[in-house]
Amino acid sequence: MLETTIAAIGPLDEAAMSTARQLQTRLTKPAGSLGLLEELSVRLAGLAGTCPPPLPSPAAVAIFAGDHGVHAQRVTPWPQEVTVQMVGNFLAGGAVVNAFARQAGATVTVVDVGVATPLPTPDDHSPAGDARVAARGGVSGHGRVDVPRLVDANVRRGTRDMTVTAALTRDEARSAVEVGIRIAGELIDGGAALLVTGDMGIANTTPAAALIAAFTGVDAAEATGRGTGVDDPTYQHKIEVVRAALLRHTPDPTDPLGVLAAVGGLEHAALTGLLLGAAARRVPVLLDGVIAVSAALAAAALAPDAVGAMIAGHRSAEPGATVALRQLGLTPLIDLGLRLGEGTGALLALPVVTGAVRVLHEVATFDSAGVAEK
Ligand SMILES: Cc1cc2ncn([C@H]3O[C@H](COP(=O)(O)O)[C@@H](O)[C@H]3O)c2cc1C
Ligand SMILES: O=C(O)c1cccnc1
Repeated sequence: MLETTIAAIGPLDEAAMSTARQLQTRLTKPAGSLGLLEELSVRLAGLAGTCPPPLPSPAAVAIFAGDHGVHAQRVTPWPQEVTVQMVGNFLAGGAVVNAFARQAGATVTVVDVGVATPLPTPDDHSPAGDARVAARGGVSGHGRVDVPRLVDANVRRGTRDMTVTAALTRDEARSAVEVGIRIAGELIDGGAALLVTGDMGIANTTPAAALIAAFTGVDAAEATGRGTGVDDPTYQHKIEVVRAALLRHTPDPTDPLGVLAAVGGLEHAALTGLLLGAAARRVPVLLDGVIAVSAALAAAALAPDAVGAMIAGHRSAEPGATVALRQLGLTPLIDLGLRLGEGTGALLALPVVTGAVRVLHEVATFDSAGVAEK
């Protein structure tokens, strides 16, 4: 599945991009006045292979949840159980990502790709348990905006501690990537015109930093951030943890699956698959924060043309995100100092993407509107 997906990923369509560029010069506005939106509209035309490209609606957020063996190294102040508890919160509609998804009219799909704690069974009648059970079933198709959906695709109950051994076997990494490819396909088959990346996994900024260092070659200190907000001593320790993992495994960036297995996470690997799956179907994906962009580096290493389907939603406050975006050649649409993850920053950027495309659909030309040119 991974190989056929990679083989299906191709470059942007030059003819559609040139049509979009031409159209931008004829619309009733000074050329270039829509800044980054013009460039984005051209890229989306190239991805769709047609101008104007389809409006990116409806959108679907996929939140991949996983736990991390490296949590044992005290790289985050939060207990690991918060991962499964937040999964319950997503399914009950109570997280920030749910509020922003409702605002954007996007569906929410939560995918357990590597949560350590088993999710509640149908006889769990806690409020979160009830919500999770209600959300089960109907794994394919585009859900209702107000009903988050759970997909049970657990590959392993959390990764191993990457400072001791490889986080995942190669097969586990591949299985998680293929979960992401499958979810992309299901969401697109269900009608989604744009995918949004989401993540949940206590400690997951640590493997994200290791992936960014491995794929870009920057030092651990440049790739590592404070995550949920660790204090100075914990931050210094976190950098040393990332450095130790890189020294132990010396991951080879030309072997992306090997890198994901050595120092990645199950949600990072699944996000890599989501990006590849969307690119293969020529559907755009809005990247959220540092977890998403670390996965984007893996996807770009597997299939360079996959970057054509990626839109950087925002600039996360995590320094590694900026390092990764630079390597990907992507400019974030908004920069609000967010450092939450879940898909929140990407969802806030969705109206910008819609605006960029709507211009090509709706704005009059100088000719049609009878407006004089300079
Ligand atoms: C209540 C809560 C909600 C969250 N939503 C996203 N994250 C974010 O923070 C975590 C990563 O930060 P670190 O590596 O420092 O643990 C991830 O779960 C990420 O999705 C959250 C974290 C918490 C505590
Ligand atoms: O930018 C992110 O994605 C992020 C930052 C801190 C914690 N979790 C996620």
